[in-house]
Amino acid sequence: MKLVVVGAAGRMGRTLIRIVAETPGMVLTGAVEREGAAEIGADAGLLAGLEANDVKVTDDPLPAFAKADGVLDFTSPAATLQFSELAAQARIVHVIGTTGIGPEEETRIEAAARHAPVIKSGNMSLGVNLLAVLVREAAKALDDDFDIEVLEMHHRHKVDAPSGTALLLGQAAAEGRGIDLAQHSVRVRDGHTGARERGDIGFATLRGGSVIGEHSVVLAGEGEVIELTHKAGDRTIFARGAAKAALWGRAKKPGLYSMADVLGLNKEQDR
Ligand SMILES: NC(=O)C1=CN([C@@H]2O[C@H](COP(=O)(O)OP(=O)(O)OC[C@H]3O[C@@H](n4cnc5c(N)ncnc54)[C@H](OP(=O)(O)O)[C@@H]3O)[C@@H](O)[C@H]2O)C=CC1
Ligand SMILES: O=C(O)C1=N[C@H](C(=O)O)C[C@H](O)C1
Repeated sequence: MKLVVVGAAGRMGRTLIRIVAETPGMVLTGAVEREGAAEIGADAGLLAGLEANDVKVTDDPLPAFAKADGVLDFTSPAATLQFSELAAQARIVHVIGTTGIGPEEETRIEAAARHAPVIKSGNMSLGVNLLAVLVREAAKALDDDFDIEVLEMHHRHKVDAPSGTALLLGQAAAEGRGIDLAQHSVRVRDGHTGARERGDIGFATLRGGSVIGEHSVVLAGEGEVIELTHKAGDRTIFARGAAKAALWGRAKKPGLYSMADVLGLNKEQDR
C-alpha cells in the first residue's frame, strides 16, 4: 500500500514515517509539510531518523495523493479539512488522527467520506479503544449515584482541550448512561460553581512537560471510587494503529469509520 504522511515533520509525522518503513505491505511514497516549512526538500527517511529513502518533503499534496493509496494525517483541523477534500478527489483512504475538529469541519469530513473511506479517531491506540469499551460498560452498570469525571494530561505543546481521547471516553460514558454528552458535559469549573449536578460528565485538563498522553475515567460514588486509566508510553502506539487502519480501510467502501470499527470492538458492544 502506497502511503503519504502529511505533517511529516511533526511529532506524529516522524513517528508515522518510521512505522510505515517497518510495516510489511506498506511503502512511503509522499511526505507533505506546510508551505514555507524549513523541512521542504529534506529527505523524509533522514527526517525521521532512518536511512535516506529518496522521498522528498513537499508542500504540494496533490501530486503525492494522485499516486498513493492512502494518507496518514495527524496535523491541524484546517489542514485535515483540506486533505479530506483532496483524498476524496483521489478516492484514497484517509486516516485522520487530528483532534480539536469542530462541528462544521466534521460535517465537511462526513461529506468527503461519501467518496472515499475515512477512518477517524481521537486515539488510534488499541488500549484506549479497549478502555472506551470498559468505560461504556461501567457507566451502563452503575447508575448516576456514581459521578463520572474524565481527567487527561498531555505535553506542554498540545493546543486543543479537552483531548480527543477525553472526548471519546466521555462519549463512551454518555452512551453507557444513555444520555447526550453535549447536554451533560462540564468542561470548565472556576469560581463559585455551585454543587455538582447529578448525571453530569466532567472534564479536567492538565498540560506539562513531555507527557505523551494519560487518561483516567473516574466513577465516584458514596464511599468508593473506581478509576479506569490508560498511559501512553510511546507515540508508536498511535502510529501502529493508524497503519492498521489504512490497511483495513483499503478494502472498505466509502464511509466514515472509527478505530473501534477497525479493531472489531463495535461488534462486542452490540452483543
Ligand atoms: N488520534 C491519535 O491517536 C493522536 C492524535 N494526535 C493529534 O495529532 C495532531 C498532531 O499532533 P503532533 O504530531 O503532536 O503535532 P505537531 O505540531 O508536532 O505536528 C503537526 C504537523 O503538521 C504540520 N502541518 C500543519 N498544517 C499543515 C498543512 N497545511 N500541511 C502540511 N502540514 C501541516 C505542522 O506544521 P507547523 O508546525 O508548521 O504547523 C506540524 O509539522 C494533533 O491534533 C494531536 O492531538 C496526536 C497523537 C495521537
Ligand atoms: O496531542 C497529542 O499528543 C495527543 N493527542 C490525542 C488526543 O487529543 O487525545 C491522542 C493522544 O493522547 C496524544
